[in-house]
Amino acid sequence: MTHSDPPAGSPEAASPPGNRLRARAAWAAVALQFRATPVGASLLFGVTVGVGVTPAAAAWLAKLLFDELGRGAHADARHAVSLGIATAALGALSAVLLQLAAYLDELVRRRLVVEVERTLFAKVDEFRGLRRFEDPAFHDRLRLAQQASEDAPHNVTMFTQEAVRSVAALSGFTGALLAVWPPMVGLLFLVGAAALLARLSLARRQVVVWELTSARLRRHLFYRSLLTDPRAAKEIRLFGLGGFLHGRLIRALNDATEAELAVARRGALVQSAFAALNALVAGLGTVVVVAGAAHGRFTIGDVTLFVAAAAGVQGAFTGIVLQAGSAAEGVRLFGHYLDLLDTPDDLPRGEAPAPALTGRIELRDVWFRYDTSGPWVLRGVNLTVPAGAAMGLVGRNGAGKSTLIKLLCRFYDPERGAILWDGTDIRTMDVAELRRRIGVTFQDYMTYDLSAAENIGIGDLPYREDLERVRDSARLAGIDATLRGLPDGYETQLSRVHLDEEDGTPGVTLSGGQWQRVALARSLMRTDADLLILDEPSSGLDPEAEHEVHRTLGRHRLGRTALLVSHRLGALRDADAIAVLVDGRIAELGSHDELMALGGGHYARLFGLQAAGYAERADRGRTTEAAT
Ligand SMILES: Nc1ncnc2c1ncn2[C@@H]1O[C@H](COP(=O)(O)OP(=O)(O)OP(=O)(O)O)[C@@H](O)[C@H]1O
Repeated sequence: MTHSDPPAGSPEAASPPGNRLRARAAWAAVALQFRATPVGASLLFGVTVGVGVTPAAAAWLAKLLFDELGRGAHADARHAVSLGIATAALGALSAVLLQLAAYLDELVRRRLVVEVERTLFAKVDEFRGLRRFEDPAFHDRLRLAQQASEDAPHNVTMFTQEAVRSVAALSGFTGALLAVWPPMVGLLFLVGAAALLARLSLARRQVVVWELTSARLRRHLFYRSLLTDPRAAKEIRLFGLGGFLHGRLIRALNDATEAELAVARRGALVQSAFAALNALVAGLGTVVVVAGAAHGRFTIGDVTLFVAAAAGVQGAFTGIVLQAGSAAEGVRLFGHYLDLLDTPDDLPRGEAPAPALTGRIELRDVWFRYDTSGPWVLRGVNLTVPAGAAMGLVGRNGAGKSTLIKLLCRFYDPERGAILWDGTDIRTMDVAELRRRIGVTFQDYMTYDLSAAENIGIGDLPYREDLERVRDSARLAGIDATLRGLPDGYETQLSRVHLDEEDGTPGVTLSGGQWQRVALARSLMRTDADLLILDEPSSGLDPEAEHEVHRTLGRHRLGRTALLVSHRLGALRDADAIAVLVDGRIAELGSHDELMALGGGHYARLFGLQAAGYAERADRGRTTEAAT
C-alpha cells in the first residue's frame, strides 16, 4: 500500500496486499531484527534452528540406540553406552538451547522496540507539513505500524523455528506411516493443509478487525488520558464529566472487544472442528491398523509405531498451523510499518537557500483551504510586508489570521498563488532553513513538562544551554524574576505530573499568563530571526503587562520584520501598517490613523467598540471609587 491507497480502517485497506508484498513484508520483518541487533538476531536464528532440529536428532539417536540394543547378544555395549551418553547430552543441550532461545528472544524483542521507535519516529519527524498530523488514517496507521513492527519479526522467527522442527518431525513420522498404512499420510496431510488454509483465512480476518478497531482503540486511549490529565481535571470535575467520559471510554473498549471476540469465537470454532476431524482421522487409522493386526497383517510394534507417528504428524501440523497464523497476522500488519516508512512527505522539498530578508515578504493572490472539498479560508490574499516593518493583522474569530501565519511558516502550501521571500517562492526554499529565520509565538503555544530553562532554551536548540541567552529572552518577555524565584530557579521542573529526573523533587506549575510569557521568551531565543510572528502574544496578560510586553518587544525588535496578531487593537496602534482580514481577504490596509480616517470601516468600527468598552469600564471604575 502507498499513500494513495485507502486509509487504514476502510474495508479496502484491509484487502490482501498480494503475495509479493507479503513476501517482501516477511523479509523486511526479519531484516528489521538483524538491523536492531545483528549479533542477537544471528544467535537467535542459530539457536532457533538448533531448537528445531534437536527433537529429530534425539529421535534419530534413540533409533540408533534401540537398534543397537535390539541386536541382543551381538550388541556393541560401548557403542550403546556412547549413544546413551549422546542422547543424555542432547537432552541437556536442548534444555540449555531452550533457555538461551527465550533470553535471545527477549533481547531481540527489546532491541526491536528501540529500533522501531527510532525508525518510525524519525520518519514522523521528517514530515515537514501538518497535514499528516491532522489525518486520522495516519494516526491509525502509526498505531498499527507500532503494533506490527514489534510483533511481526518475533512471529516470523517463531514460525521459522516451528517450520524447522515440523519439517524434521514430518519427514521422520511420515516414513513410519508409509511403512504401515500409506493412505494415512494423505488423510493427515489433507486435514493439515485444510487447517492451515483456515488459519490463514482467520489471520486475514483478524488483521481486518485490528485495522477496523484501531480508531476505536485510539479513542479509548484518548478518553483514558483525558481522565488523568491534570489540565482536563478542572472541567471534568466542575461539569461533572467523569461518568460521561468514562462511559465513552468503556463503550469504545467494548466495541473493540466485541469485534475481537467475534474473531476469537470463529477461531475457537474452526480449531474445534479441526481437532474433531483430526481425532476422527486418527481413530479411523487406528481402527484400520488394529483390524490389520487382528488379521495378522501388522505386528503390535507396527500398531504402536503407527499411533505414535500419526500423533507426531498431527502435532507437527498443529504447531505449524498455529505459528503460520501468527506469522501471517504479523506480516499482514507489518505492511503498515512499511507503508508508513514509504509515505511521501506532504510538502515538496525545496532546495534553494533561504537568505536573510532584505526586501519584503509578499503574499500574492493566496488561496487556501484545509480540505479540497472544504470552504476557502483565504481567498486571494494580497499583502506585502516590507523588511523591518511591523505589520498588525486583525480580524474576527475564524477570519484566517492563524492560517495565514501557518502558511508563512510553510506548514501548508497555498492552493493558488504564492508567498515570496525577497521575490523567491518559499516553496522552492529549504524549509528548515526558512523556519530558522522565523521566531513565532503561536496562539496555541506549548507548555512543555521540562525545566523552566529548557522551556525557553528549546526555542533555539543549539543555544538551549546558554543560560545568559535564556535569561535575556526571559527578561524581554518579563518572566525572568518569576523564574528566578522558583524553588530551583531556572532548573525547576514546570510540571505537576513528572518529578525532577535528577533529584526526584516535584515540579511547579505556572499561571496562564506566566506560561504565555515563557512561550514568548521561547520565540525570542532566536535573536537572529528575520521575522518575528506573535499570534496573540498577550491575550493572557493583564493590561499593564500587555503594555510592558509590547514596549519591550518594540525595543527588542531592532528593525526586524514583525507580524503581530491581536484582538486588542490598542496593542497594534504603533504598528507601521495594519491589515484587516475579512472573510479570507484583506479588506483594509493602512496605519492606525489611516484606517481610523476611513470612517465606518471594519477597523474603525472595531476600534471604536473597544475604546468605548474601555471608557465605560474606566467610568464605572471611577464611579465605584467615588462611592466608596
Ligand atoms: N487545521 C485545520 N483544519 C481545518 N480547518 C481549520 C484548521 N485550522 C483552522 N481551520 C478553520 O479555518 C478557519 C480560519 O481559522 P484561523 O485559526 O485561521 O482563524 P483566526 O482568524 O486565527 O481566528 P481566531 O481569531 O479565533 O484565532 C476557521 O473556520 C477554522 O475552523
